[in-house]
Amino acid sequence: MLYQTIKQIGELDRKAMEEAQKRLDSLIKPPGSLGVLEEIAVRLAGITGKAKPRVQGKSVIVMAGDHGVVDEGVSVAPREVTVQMMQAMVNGVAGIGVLARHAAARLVVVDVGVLTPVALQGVVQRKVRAGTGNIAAGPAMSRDEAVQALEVGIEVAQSEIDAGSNLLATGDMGIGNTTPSSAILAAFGGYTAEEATGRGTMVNDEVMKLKISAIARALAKNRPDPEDALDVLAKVGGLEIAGLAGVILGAAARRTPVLIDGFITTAAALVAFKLQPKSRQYMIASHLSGEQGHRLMLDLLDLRPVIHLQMRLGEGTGAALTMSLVEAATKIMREMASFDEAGVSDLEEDKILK
Ligand SMILES: Cc1cc2ncn([C@H]3O[C@H](COP(=O)(O)O)[C@@H](O)[C@H]3O)c2cc1C
Ligand SMILES: O=C(O)c1cccnc1
Repeated sequence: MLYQTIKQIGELDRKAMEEAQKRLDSLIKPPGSLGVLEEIAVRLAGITGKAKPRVQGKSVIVMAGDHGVVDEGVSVAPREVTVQMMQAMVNGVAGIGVLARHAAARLVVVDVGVLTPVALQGVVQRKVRAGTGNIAAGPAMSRDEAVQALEVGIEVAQSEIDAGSNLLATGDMGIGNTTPSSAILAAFGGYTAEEATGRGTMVNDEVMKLKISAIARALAKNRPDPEDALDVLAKVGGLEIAGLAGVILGAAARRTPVLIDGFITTAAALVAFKLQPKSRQYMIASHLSGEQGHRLMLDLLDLRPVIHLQMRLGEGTGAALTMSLVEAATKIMREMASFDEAGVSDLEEDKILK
């Protein structure tokens, strides 16, 4: 199913993009004056194949998993916070609970690999295994488990699309997950552990040293092959990161735009990109996280973040906030009038900067 999905991902629809650009240039405004909103509108046309797409339904998909590497003391939070935060999410009181509601988006919280066996009401149960192995000492998971977690993401994304959502946002929950995300960045980008590591939940200098050491050992011990995305994911990744890469591939295969959030979801985006380079075109980078290394990831993907709010929470919060901007871009296309339609005098072509 994974390979079939990867094969389904096609190129953007250039004709629809040209049509959208032409329409944008005819609207009552100086050329290009809506900036990044115009870029989003053109890309949405390419993704959907429609010059004037309409956002019909929005879903934020949060993938949750636990991490064996927390044993190395890499986070400020104890590991039980993962499941406690999932409860807060379904109760609507976590950051993403508030911002998904603000965006009028459905919030889907998926257990793809948390440690605790308890079933939380309102959480989608798709556990592949109860937490990863400690990457500083061995692989996070088997290749087969990585594929299973990717397929969970594909299925959840596509069931949201089948239920009427045509704009998806990615979110993560998993104490310790900035550590595997940094390891993924180091593996794909050829960075050292120091260059790829940030402070996550704001760890102090002492913990930062432990974190860098754990990442350096994870790379030395596992020797992930950057030419083999599944190898990197299985050896130094995480179950929620795999699930999120699946969400992105599942969206791309169904020609649906997918918003990338912060450091962890962008690590997943790197995996999706390495599995299928064409998937990149379906991603919208929502924001630039305060986490060191996020820009390096976005550079590897050649994606430009829409908003800069110095957020570094994860959970899909930046992606959820950007949903309304994507929706605004579609409204510009559908509701703004052209010079002709509004009876506004044409611009003087010979005076426009070319
Ligand atoms: C209360 C709380 C709520 C969160 N919501 C998201 N994260 C974020 O922080 C974690 C990653 O940081 P690290 O690698 O340093 O553990 C992830 O769970 C991420 O979603 C949270 C972290 C905490 C403590
Ligand atoms: O950028 C993020 O998503 C992030 C950064 C730090 C901790 N948790 C999430």
